[in-house]
Amino acid sequence: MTVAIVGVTGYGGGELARLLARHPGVEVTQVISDSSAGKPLASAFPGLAGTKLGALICEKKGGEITADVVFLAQENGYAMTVAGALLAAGKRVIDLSADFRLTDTAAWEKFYKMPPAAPELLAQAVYGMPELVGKEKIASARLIANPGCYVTASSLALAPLVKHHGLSGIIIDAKSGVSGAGRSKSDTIYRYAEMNETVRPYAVGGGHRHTPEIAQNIGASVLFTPHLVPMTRGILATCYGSTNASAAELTETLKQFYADAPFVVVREPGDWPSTKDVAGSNFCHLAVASTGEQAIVVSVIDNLVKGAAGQAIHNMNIMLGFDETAGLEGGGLWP
Ligand SMILES: NC(=O)C1=CN([C@@H]2O[C@H](COP(=O)(O)OP(=O)(O)OC[C@H]3O[C@@H](n4cnc5c(N)ncnc54)[C@H](OP(=O)(O)O)[C@@H]3O)[C@@H](O)[C@H]2O)C=CC1
Ligand SMILES: CC(=O)N[C@@H](CCC(=O)OP(=O)(O)O)C(=O)O
Repeated sequence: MTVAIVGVTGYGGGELARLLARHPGVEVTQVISDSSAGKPLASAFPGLAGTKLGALICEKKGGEITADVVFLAQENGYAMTVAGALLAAGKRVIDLSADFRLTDTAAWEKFYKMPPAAPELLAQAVYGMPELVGKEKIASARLIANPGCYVTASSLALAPLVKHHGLSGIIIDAKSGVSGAGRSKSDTIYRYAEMNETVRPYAVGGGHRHTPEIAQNIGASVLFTPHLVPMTRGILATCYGSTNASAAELTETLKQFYADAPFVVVREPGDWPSTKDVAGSNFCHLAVASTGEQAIVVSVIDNLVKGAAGQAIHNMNIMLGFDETAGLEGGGLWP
């Protein structure tokens, strides 16, 4: 099986390249990038210098895509313009952007401020969170809407507790490393001098575009506040909600819910996860506390792996009938 990565020089595209280089069942044959067209991939990612993939020459967008599977790693609004032709040409398409994630087009227009994807594409898209959606649905998909990074951390923490304990009044306080903003951002807040040694909330008051996506996944409304923290990778979401279930009961619910999920680790109350525990890996770690009235769930992921490229490869593995963990085995970086 051959793979193309479109928009390969962004952080999401680069992480796809890094992980797919060691995948046993697929070969990356096309790396597509406007900003690096004609140059070897290693010119955008020095860490790939000396590798076969690093020597692959980037192609300009708009040419023929010969690969069987196409990962789209572009800004929102791009995938909806090219996915139809790729699907018509028989490709499997996995989109890292938000274009096909929301089923509610009014919510899309409100939060993304652009017209939604065509209805026939939205109808075909399968939301690619295997733990919540089920592997059967993903296995038969041709177009995958890969979830958002904050959304992945929050939904994995909350969906089982809403379903089995009626968790309500949910508040999510989440922190993200700066790679979550992407490589192309030029705003001054992402400069070292303005980002280092400070923590910044943003989209306070429920305005972040991941709010409706989390609500869609867990079946409950949420108040979500993201924060930018001075680290490269990682998301930590501390999620609060009302229930009188004990920490032991909530932990057991999570363990049962994720019994067959190879990338979710449920830790014991008190064994609090940190972002370093999952850096570079496709794992999500969860742990719960309870006051008897409120549950507190802490969830950590690497935004570029479980929050983007790793989850996309997990979806590809299920679509193509590979072992779910192919190319994603092993832990992350430590320290
Ligand atoms: N970053 C994250 O943690 C996550 C990202 N996503 C989604 O994945 C998609 C891609 O995101 P991400 O990779 O972070 O975005 P980036 O901003 O890193 O890259 C977006 C595009 O910009 C181009 N680009 C690369 N470097 C630069 C540069 N220095 N200046 C200007 N343009 C550049 C690339 O296109 P080209 O190669 O053609 O030049 C690339 O595809 C988005 O839809 C995003 O929402 C989803 C979950 C998490
Ligand atoms: C730290 C940071 O800025 N994070 C990004 C979210 C990550 C992302 O790219 O999510 P989508 O794929 O849904 O766009 C943000 O808050 O806009």
